[in-house]
Order: sequence, then C-alpha cells, then structure tokens
Amino acid sequence: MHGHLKPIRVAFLGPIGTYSHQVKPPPFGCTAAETLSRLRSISFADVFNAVASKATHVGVVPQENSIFGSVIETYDALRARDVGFIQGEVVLEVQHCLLVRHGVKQKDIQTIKSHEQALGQCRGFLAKNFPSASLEKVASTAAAAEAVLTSSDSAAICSKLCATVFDGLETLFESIQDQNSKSSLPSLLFHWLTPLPGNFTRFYVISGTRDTELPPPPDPVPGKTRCLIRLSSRTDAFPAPAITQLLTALAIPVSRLDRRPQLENKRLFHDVYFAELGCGESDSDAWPADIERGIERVRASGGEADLLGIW
Ligand SMILES: O=C(O)C(=O)C[C@]1(C(=O)O)C=C[C@@H](O)C=C1
Repeated sequence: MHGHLKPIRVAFLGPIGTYSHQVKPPPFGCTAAETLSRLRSISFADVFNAVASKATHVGVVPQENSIFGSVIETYDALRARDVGFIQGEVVLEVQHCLLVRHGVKQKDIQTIKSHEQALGQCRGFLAKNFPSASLEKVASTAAAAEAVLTSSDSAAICSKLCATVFDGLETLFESIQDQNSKSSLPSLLFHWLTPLPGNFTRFYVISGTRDTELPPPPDPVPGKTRCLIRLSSRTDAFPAPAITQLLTALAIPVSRLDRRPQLENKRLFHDVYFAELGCGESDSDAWPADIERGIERVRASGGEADLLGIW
C-alpha cells in the first residue's frame, strides 16, 4: 500500500456540478481523481464544519472572483475562532451558461436563478437580454440548475457541466459572463502579475487545523509564499489602535485587505480585517518566522492577530 495514494476526502458546496465541485485541490501528493472522494455540502458553513469535525481532510471555498470580487460568505465564516486553516489555493476559469428545462424558450423566462456571485458576474448579459426578469439568489449554481428542472418560466446560470449532470436541461446561451477569455488559457501561475481577460474564481483549500494530517506534498516540497492573517484592535485597548497602526506594527507588505463587521460586535463598527501577504520563492525559508514575529508585534501594539493559513 502506497501511503501517498490514500484517498483524501474533500468537502465542497454541492450539489454535483458546482464550480466548487470542479476544483481539484493541488498542494498534496495525491491529486489523481480516483484518489479523491468528495462530500457535498449545502453551504460554505457546512464545508468549514466538515473539516472541523474531521469528516473530510480538506474543503474548498471560493474566496474571490475577478469580476464580482470577494466572496462575502467565506470571509464571514473566517471571522469565527478555530475556523480551520488555509493550506493552498486554486484558480478556476469560470464560464457560465444559461440552462432551462427542455423546450423552455427565451421569451418564457421570467426568473433567473443562481448563486449571487454568478448573477453578479453576468450583470451585463442579464441587463441586455433579460431586463425585466427577476433575479433569484439560491445556494449554488448547481442548486439553481436542479431547481429549474421543474419550472417552465425560469432559467439557471451555471456551469455547462450541469446540462449533463441533470437530465432534462438544455443550454440556451453559453459563455455569458461579463468578460471572456478569447485565447487559450495561459499559465495561471502568475495570474496576479499578468491580468488575464476572462472570469476567474480563486478558491482556498482549507483543513481543520494547521496540523491536520494530509497526504505528503509533491517532491520537492514547495516553499510557502502566501499567508492570511486576521487582524482587529483589542476591545480593551484604549485608545484602540487604527488598522494603519496594526499594519505598521505587522511591518510586512500586504497584497490584499478585506474588512467585515466583527462577530462579537462589542463596539459600534468594530471591524475585523483579513490581510493577505506574499513573499518571493527565494525568501520562503524565512517567511514563517517573519510572520510569527509580525503577529507578535501586532499583539504588543494593542491588536489581535491570528494566522488563518500559510501556503
Ligand atoms: O455555486 C457554485 O457553483 C459555487 O461553487 C460558488 C461560486 C461562488 O460562490 O463564487 C463559485 C465560483 C463561481 O464564481 C460562482 C459561484
């Protein structure tokens, strides 16, 4: 028995046919499809619960989209204590289709269902082709496809895959997202350096804790070059340090910053920030220790700081 071929269980937002379902977690030695067994969840919170309860080794959650921006449900889940640990990231090109039950025509459509991210990524298409349709948010793109199976006046924005997953659906429009990639997909390795046309969603791969036992990574083990830190001022610190002071104390360049209301809102508009940091491959050896020191400096300056992932 080869240790590295043990199946890893992956939680994803279901049902089958979502974009989350199509993500293949990369950072482990076993990425062959036959070594993955997947567990569908009905919300992103379920994905976090699946890894926390050890029902799965990892879970995939969308983090940002190149057209519609941050995935708020994911950041909201990341506010909780002991929420899991980010072990990697995957970027997926997202091409949406408009699917209906067999026989339903464009003129019949009064409601368009999808995940709010997908509705947001197709705003231009919707305004042009369905200016008076009502838009209905549902739990996922594939849940929308499943729901239109029994409807004669609604359509779903989802992946083309859903036309094969759910029997009885047909594709009315393809590639309806507001930006299209014309050329073949170039390497996504440096996607943050070379902006690409098209529609891309970045997913975090999470495990229950930093020490969750995962299959061994590929050889040679890649250095860690990114991390996510949750920051806020301590509620008992007076005066409460501003986010700029916390970032100055951290003293490591921040590549992106998100902000959400804090879960236990003890002070009005007391927010929590998510800072993503990156380093070059050549600096990756010193990176984990640098981060630890940065976190200590934030704590010493009246802030709270927690490492939510390093990959
Ligand atoms: O509904 C799905 O298919 C999902 O996997 C969710 C989700 C998202 O929340 O961003 C993932 C990728 C796409 O950007 C659209 C929807």
